[in-house]
Amino acid sequence: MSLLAANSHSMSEEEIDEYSDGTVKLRNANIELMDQDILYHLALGSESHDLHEMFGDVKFVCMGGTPKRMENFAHFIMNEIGYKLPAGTMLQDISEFSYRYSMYKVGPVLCVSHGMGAPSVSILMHEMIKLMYHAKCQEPIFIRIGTCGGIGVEGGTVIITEGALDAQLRNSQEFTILGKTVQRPAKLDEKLARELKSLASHDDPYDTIIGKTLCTNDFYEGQGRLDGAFCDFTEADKMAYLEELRDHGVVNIEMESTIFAALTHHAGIKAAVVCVALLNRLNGDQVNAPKEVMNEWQQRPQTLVSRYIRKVLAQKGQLKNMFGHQGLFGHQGSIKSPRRFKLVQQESQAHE
Ligand SMILES: O=P(O)(O)O[C@@H]1C[C@H](O)[C@@H](CO)O1
Ligand SMILES: O=c1cc[nH]c(=O)[nH]1
Repeated sequence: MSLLAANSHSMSEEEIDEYSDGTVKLRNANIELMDQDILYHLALGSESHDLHEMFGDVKFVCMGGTPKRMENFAHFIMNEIGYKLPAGTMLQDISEFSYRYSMYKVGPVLCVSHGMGAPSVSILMHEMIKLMYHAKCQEPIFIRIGTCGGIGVEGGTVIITEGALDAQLRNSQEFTILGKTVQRPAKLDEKLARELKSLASHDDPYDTIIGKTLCTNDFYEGQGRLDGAFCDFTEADKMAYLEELRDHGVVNIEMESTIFAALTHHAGIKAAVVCVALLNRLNGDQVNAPKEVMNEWQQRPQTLVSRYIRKVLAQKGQLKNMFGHQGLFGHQGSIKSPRRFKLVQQESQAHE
């Protein structure tokens, strides 16, 4: 039993640091005592799959709202790091049969969709953090690649979050646990944010900035939009609110940064949020840029994150070692239990 599991209480941040050997520690002694841990929303399990063999080499966990964005990112990063799939194989959605999230693995990079808003991200984060633990991943870095509304910044601007604020401008995420309210700090890694910023190029035909991000639980009323199904405030109220946000240093609004920051920080995992603005909210509420333009904009955070991943892999001398490889499995890869394997075969046949 690990030091952590031997403790009946939840570990403090200091204790986690003290025992840290680079692997992800769980602040939950129950998991170690369970026969198996089913990561239900990922369609994976600690007994049905060899999670260490499948995911032990993961160094970067990149997340974004939609399955398509993360599939695109998987193909993009594969090319960027020169990763070659085994002959005759193609990228597979590892979590396809959860029908919840999509997950693609490209060597040391996991690309996962998280859906919209805190509840969806929270469920995924619990299971991703446990996945890192079961797989014994060494110092994984989590990066959210998202979209947002800019405040005083034009559509297409890339924004790196330096502080994630909830709708009451607190740098924390509120949880309700056993009916009680708990606040956890929504801390991102400042050094990582600065490093990402340093990778913006003067040749990029767009700005990359760092600033505070407001995280809301809604896209419409919650973000002060006038174009929802309901609106009980005036345009002047809205503009005054956005100006107040700007005075606080807020440069963008999205819906996941505080939960993402709070749960990664609670797990002792370094994390960053990089979003592209789809519009300047000071000019309007509707997201109306042409599809091709928005697709190109959404590539921009991916390009920045790819520069970072390439840089880290190059520093480790691993950029050219991606060929041949271990570590890419479809949903059926490395399944340990024959029963689960049969189930997956049946599911696959049913969907052919
Ligand atoms: O990563 P995505 O593009 O999902 O981030 C933002 C915040 C909400 O999830 C969504 C609202 O359109 O976009
Ligand atoms: O305005 C926006 C655009 C994208 N995502 C958001 O949450 N808000």
